[in-house]
Amino acid sequence: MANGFNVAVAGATGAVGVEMVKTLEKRNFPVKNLKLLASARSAGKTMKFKGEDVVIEEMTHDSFKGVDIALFSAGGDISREYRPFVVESGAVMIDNSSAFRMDDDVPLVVPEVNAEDIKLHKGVIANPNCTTAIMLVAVAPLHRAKGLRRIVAATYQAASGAGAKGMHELIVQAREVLDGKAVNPVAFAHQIAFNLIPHIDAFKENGYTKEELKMLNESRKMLHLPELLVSCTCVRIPVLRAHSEALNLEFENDITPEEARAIIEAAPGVQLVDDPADKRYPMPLDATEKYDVLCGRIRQDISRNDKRGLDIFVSGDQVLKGAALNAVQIAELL
Ligand SMILES: NC(=O)C1=CN([C@@H]2O[C@H](COP(=O)(O)OP(=O)(O)OC[C@H]3O[C@@H](n4cnc5c(N)ncnc54)[C@H](OP(=O)(O)O)[C@@H]3O)[C@@H](O)[C@H]2O)C=CC1
Ligand SMILES: N[C@@H](CC(=O)OP(=O)(O)O)C(=O)O
Repeated sequence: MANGFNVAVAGATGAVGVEMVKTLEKRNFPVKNLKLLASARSAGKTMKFKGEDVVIEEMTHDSFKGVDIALFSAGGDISREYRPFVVESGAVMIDNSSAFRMDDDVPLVVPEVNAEDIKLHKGVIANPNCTTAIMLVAVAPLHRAKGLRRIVAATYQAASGAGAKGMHELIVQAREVLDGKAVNPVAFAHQIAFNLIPHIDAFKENGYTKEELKMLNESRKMLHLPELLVSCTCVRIPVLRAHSEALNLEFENDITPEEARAIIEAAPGVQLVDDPADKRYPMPLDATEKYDVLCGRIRQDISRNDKRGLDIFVSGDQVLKGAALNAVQIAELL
């Protein structure tokens, strides 16, 4: 579009929405007009975009008239309610929630992994689960070179995965614990400060959580690998922002750590940080506010008698690459 796009951000005041607005600005996305939408609680407040105050509006079914691209980040129920109104208005909906990710008519996209799927959209494109997005930015180039068969993962997920309220709870609770006060967990099932919680999203009958099953199902869909094997344990840790993951990978073909490092170095969206002798490896503090996922601790899996197994460690800012940045990158490719 010659003069740029009319863009709406639904959930503009949230952990992801705020970063969407910043990312549109930082990447100089061609915005003709920006509409910031949130609940009635935020209506009338302002947010800065390119130095200007933009007034936040209460989102209604009529909010999308004249909008070209709607970046949605206000929760799955809201995405479900608004989808028909967005699509009817002619806007493309790029949705961060889990509402439509596994629908056959909705491409699920990380641009570095499966940008070609964007063109299949029928009005809605889904952004994957943040943990899955970070993993696949590093794993997809290895898969393209060597054929991925199986992933065994343990995650270390930041409080920001539970939104603005999750980050707030960690900060407040850390102070309460240090001051010897009683804590009152709300965003998390238990005290998160000075603790970790191996429970993210609801448990299913097989003992896995929904978060863990997203790693399986969403990876299969984006890599177009219906037989891919994935087992995962997702853990919430008292880090403010940026998720990390320990990944054990099995391939169809031999792969050495040297080959893997060369592949990662050449891949888009991922930065090799792998010099243990110099104490350089991915860490969430280093990944925070970075667009690239950090990948390191690359080593041959010594539990096998062949060279088809690797262990790697990744850290990525899940509010950015797992959500806001990914959505803006998709918009750039429309
Ligand atoms: N946090 C993360 O890392 C990731 C989040 N996501 C997904 O993104 C979505 C948002 O997450 P997050 O930013 O963390 O959540 P937050 O709780 O931080 O923000 C929620 C946003 O939704 C808005 N909202 C709530 N109710 C309404 C309503 N009735 N009408 C309009 N807007 C409303 C809020 O507005 P107000 O301030 O006015 O209440 C706020 O802007 C979720 O679906 C989440 O699963 C996906 C990947 C990663
Ligand atoms: N579940 C992620 C964040 C998230 O919102 O995921 P999803 O979009 O799949 O519900 C976390 O808590 O770290």
